[in-house]
Amino acid sequence: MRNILFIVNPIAGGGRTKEIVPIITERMTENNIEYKIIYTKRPKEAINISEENVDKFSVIVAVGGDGTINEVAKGIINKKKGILGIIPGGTGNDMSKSLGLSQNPIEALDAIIENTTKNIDIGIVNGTLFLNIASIGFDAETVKNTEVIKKRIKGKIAYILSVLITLFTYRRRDISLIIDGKEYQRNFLLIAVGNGSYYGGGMKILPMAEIDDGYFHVCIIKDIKNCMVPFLFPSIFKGNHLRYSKYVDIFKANKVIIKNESNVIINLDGELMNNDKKDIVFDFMDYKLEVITNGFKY
Ligand SMILES: Nc1ncnc2c1ncn2[C@@H]1O[C@H](COP(=O)(O)OP(=O)(O)OP(=O)(O)O)[C@@H](O)[C@H]1O
Repeated sequence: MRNILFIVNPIAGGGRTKEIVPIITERMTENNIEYKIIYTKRPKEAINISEENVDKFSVIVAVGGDGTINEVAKGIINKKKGILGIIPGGTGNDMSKSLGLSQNPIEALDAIIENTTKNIDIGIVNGTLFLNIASIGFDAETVKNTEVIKKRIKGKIAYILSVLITLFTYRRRDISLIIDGKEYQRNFLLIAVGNGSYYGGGMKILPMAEIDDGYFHVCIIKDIKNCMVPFLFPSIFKGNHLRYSKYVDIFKANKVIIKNESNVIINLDGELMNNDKKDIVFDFMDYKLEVITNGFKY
């Protein structure tokens, strides 16, 4: 019989996940589905909870944002077994947008009850897995600055301040990339490599990406002065930036190497990782992750 485990991050989305729990209880009872709810008590705990329960439940649902989804997915991927469900309850929810899931918790629950699944690609960057988008440059620096500012100032203002500081301090540099064996030189502002389309709280940086097509999609923002960034960025929210070909390059590839970028911060699905290797190598895992989708493009 089908049974479902809901792993709820109580602090995701500023606590809005707690409001989703009564909806889960009601819908599961109505549909006569066996279920259990576990709240996470600390960061990273969802990895173990998920790993320990893949044998006991048909579906493990992450109730939270991108951080919670990644942790639950890691548990499933570690065991190479199980199905991931998602009820978006975070702040940015980029992964669920990339999957085309409804942002409405009731509709997301309906999709879980219907149980239509997709096998999605799992990216690996220098040995660490990611599901959605990995990036370096201006955006990773902005995330880093936001984390520092957030210790003193809360809310959206921290993010706005961080963008402004990054605009004044960020220095573009030349870079060498190998994309499916062919070498390119670019003076770049940012490079995003991913399976999904959305990052940074709803920016459609890789509009052509398909989460299950077996390819990385790559966007390089290049040769642009920092003062022009505020004019280009609004177009990224709609995915219209591709029309500015003077500043934007797009590639589709199986393997990407960014050369000589040690000690660089990588933004991996919204979490920062410091690269201690010489190059940054993007690859795929052989295993694919089975995820519940609702077939409805966000
Ligand atoms: N009980 C807890 N107390 C503190 N932190 C927790 C707890 N449970 C989980 N976490 C951590 O909370 C972090 C943020 O969670 P998550 O990313 O899901 O929400 P969000 O930041 O609101 O959403 P998004 O990433 O989509 O913007 C995760 O890194 C997770 O490890």
